[in-house]
Amino acid sequence: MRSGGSALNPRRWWRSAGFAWAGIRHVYRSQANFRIEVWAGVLALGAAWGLRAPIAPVALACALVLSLELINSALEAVVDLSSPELHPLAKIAKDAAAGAVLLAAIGALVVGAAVLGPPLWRWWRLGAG
Ligand SMILES: Nc1ncnc2c1ncn2[C@@H]1O[C@H](COP(=O)(O)OP(=O)(O)OP(=O)(O)O)[C@@H](O)[C@H]1O
Repeated sequence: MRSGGSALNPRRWWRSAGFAWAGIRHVYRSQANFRIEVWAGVLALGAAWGLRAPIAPVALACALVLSLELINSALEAVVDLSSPELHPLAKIAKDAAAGAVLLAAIGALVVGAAVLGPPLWRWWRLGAG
């Protein structure tokens, strides 16, 4: 439901942010994959901070994976609503959205390895030697 008014109206902005937060909470509660991705992201950001590695690429990779997982959940809900019966197009929609999450997760692993790998290796060698 849409209502009129300026997008710069703070009360309206808070209301929209509340709806967005409710969506994130729902997906966090209902999707185990999203919970794993959230905590993997927290771990990666903590590691970047602790190792004094660049945080921005890690944060961007985490945001991409989590955002696509949210869109994947939204699309699953829309497909289940519009096509409760099995349908080849419903399968294409769900599988393509899941593929987007998978690609982003692989990209995030590459970013994590490239950004955190070298400082982690130095830290480990210092500890070992
Ligand atoms: N309405 C449908 N019509 C055809 N295929 C479907 C439909 N719903 C799901 N599928 C397919 O069945 C397989 C499993 O779907 P499901 O939604 O259980 O996937 P999942 O990855 O286990 O999702 P979830 O996040 O709910 O655990 C996928 O290949 C999906 O595309």
